[in-house]
Amino acid sequence: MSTLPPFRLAIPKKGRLYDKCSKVLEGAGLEYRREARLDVAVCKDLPITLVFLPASDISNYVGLGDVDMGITGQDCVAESGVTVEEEMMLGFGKCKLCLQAPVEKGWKGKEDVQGGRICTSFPLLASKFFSDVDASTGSSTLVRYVSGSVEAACGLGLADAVVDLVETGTTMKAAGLEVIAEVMQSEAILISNPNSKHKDIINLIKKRIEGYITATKFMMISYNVSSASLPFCTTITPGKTSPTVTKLSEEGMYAVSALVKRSDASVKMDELMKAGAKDILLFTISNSRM
Ligand SMILES: Nc1ncnc2c1ncn2[C@@H]1O[C@H](COP(=O)(O)OP(=O)(O)OP(=O)(O)O)[C@@H](O)[C@H]1O
Ligand SMILES: O=P(O)(O)OC[C@H]1O[C@H](OP(=O)(O)OP(=O)(O)O)[C@H](O)[C@@H]1O
Repeated sequence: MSTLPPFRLAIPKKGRLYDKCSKVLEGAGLEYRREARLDVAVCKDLPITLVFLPASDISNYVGLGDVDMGITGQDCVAESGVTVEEEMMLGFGKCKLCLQAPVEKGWKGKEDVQGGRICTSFPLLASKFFSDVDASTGSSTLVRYVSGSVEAACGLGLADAVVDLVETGTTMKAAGLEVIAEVMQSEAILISNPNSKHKDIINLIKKRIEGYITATKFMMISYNVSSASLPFCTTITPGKTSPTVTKLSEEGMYAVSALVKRSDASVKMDELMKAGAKDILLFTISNSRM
């Protein structure tokens, strides 16, 4: 009888996605103890081995089947060029991969850079991005790989332009660069190997992470309200299916609880107070199954 290999889940070992991924694991109830300097940890209650890898390598491991599931950026998935199952967008790690050039050049698009030298940590995507203008001119744009501090390449004379990530734009501006074209948008994504034998664990992790992500988007609001104000207040907080309304022992008074979007919660509280609700409380939800 053959036994299945252990289920492996990869998350970035450092960098921009690390903290958020740790929170996702905690929110999904995947408890583990990681020894100092070790990049492998075993989950406490589930048959899952966690592996901590560079974000840029995760897609390759998942695509080739050495790892069953992983969290990384869409940019890394696209750059790896492998086929993975895209399970779920995670809503964090949002940024744009952009062609950037020194402000003083005044370049307006990739045609202005064509035939020049590009530095990037995304050589495959950068080369693809230039393939149409290269083909139309018959000359090639030189794409060179650098592993980090990409924004320094123009100032150091190594490149005419760079293809690098932009979130707030702070790094780019500090280096005297500006966006001249967008290559792709990216955010963190949960991926799996299409041929993994562990479909049951993949679905379990997906459900748990989905529950956690949904929970972080919503909050529970509760308040007390008179029968006169109840109808209007429940239009402010209609909930997901409907609000829970409970009669209080005080005559003509009701307690209401309902789900609200985290982004709307403060406005809803203001509106409820104006509409006559009292004892308005807001609660964080730690996980959910909707
Ligand atoms: N400024 C940013 N804002 C949001 N997401 C980002 C940002 N920079 C990177 N990311 C996302 O995080 C992924 C990993 O990037 P990061 O620079 O953290 O990787 P790293 O090179 O492994 O870490 P480090 O920079 O610490 O060496 C990127 O591929 C992208 O999806
Ligand atoms: O638009 P911003 O908010 O400034 O973010 C963009 C920067 O963030 C990332 O680098 P990171 O700081 O992770 O370091 P790295 O250059 O070593 O990859 C990315 O490579 C950019 O340089």
